[in-house]
Amino acid sequence: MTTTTIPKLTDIYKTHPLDIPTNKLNLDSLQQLPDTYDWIQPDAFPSFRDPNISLSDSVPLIDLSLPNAPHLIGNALKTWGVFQVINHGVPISLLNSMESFTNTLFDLPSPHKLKAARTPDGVTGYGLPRISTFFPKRMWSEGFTIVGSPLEHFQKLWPNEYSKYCDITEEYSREMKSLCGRVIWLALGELGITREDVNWAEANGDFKTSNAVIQLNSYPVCPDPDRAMGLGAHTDTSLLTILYQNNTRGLQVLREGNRWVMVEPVTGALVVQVGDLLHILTNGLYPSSAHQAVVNQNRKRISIAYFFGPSESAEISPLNKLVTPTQPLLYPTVTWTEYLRKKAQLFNNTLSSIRLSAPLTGALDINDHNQVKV
Ligand SMILES: C=C1C[C@]23C[C@H]1CC[C@H]2[C@@]12CCC[C@@](C)(C(=O)O1)[C@H]2[C@@H]3C(=O)O
Ligand SMILES: O=C(O)CCC(=O)C(=O)O
Ligand SMILES: [Fe+2]
Repeated sequence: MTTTTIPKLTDIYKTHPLDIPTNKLNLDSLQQLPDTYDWIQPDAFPSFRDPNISLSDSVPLIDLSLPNAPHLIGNALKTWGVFQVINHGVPISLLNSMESFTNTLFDLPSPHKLKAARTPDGVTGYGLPRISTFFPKRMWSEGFTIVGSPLEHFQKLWPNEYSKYCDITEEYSREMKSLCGRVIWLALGELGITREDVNWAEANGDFKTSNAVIQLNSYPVCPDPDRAMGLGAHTDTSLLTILYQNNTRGLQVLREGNRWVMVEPVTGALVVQVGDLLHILTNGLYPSSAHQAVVNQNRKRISIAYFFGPSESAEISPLNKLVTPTQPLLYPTVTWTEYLRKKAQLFNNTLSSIRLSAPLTGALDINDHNQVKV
């Protein structure tokens, strides 16, 4: 008998340890932009300080309490891969607590934050963005990643108050998971998909064994925001990402591969973003769109990303109903961990590297624009 062990999400970087020197992380003290932060935008993307940055286009804002919300979600995901949502049911007080907790964390003195530093082969903890290694220059941000329980790391940061912060994080995860479930079923419903079509989603479609990652991002004020980048262009690896941003602009999404559109902060709204796994699941119908975060001179910015994905054993492949003679099978079967490992090596080329056939002309496949020229 052979036993295969399914790799845990928490072990994804054991095979690709990543040592990013977190000890140089004290952006608050810099009066001038060091050359190491003078951003070079990859050729595959439009300039990050595009003077023509779209003013006419804006990311759809959807009121989840309206009867036509499902239809609007379907349209937004087909054309943008992203939308903002209000009346989502997540208590505003919880969003506020999470925001102030995130500020408390990043406001700690640098040496103190480093007590909870992410280890090179670990996922949870404080550090530079994981994607830093794919860019020649540094990004103007710091982050804190949470997979599973943050208890151990929070104890190091707040020996007396850790349980309060664990509770907030736990409640936030619960609310986000439930919102993800709701949005995913509405979005799939618009494509004619029912719960019975998705075998790994559990009997009643409640995603009981799903996984999630919380990423707290902090973008300190920057002396030269026109030359620096907060978080370089990427797509998320999740099924769905729900992002909370404070009242400071910064998030931009790539529209039709040729322009960046700012996701204007709306009080109480959440940004919903298609990840690569939903792109695969829908056979490319809902594209995962590239996005980046720029910084500014007067206000610090924080964002909180909740990456929702399936259990480690779930095998994700394009849904049968979405594979037709006119819509050939675009992707093979993958698990989240397999895909994450590939992404840790191929980054923005991962999706196109596993693609089985050329996308149909006219179909929006954002990853064509993500191709890093070699
Ligand atoms: C399960 C995840 C999801 C990860 C990787 C791993 C842990 C941290 C997540 C992020 C957070 C920052 C952006 C991103 C693009 C990154 O570099 O690390 C995300 C990424 C992904 O969506 O791939
Ligand atoms: O800060 C933002 O608005 C973007 C964050 C993001 O894209 C991420 O964490 O994956
Ligand atoms: Fe992202």
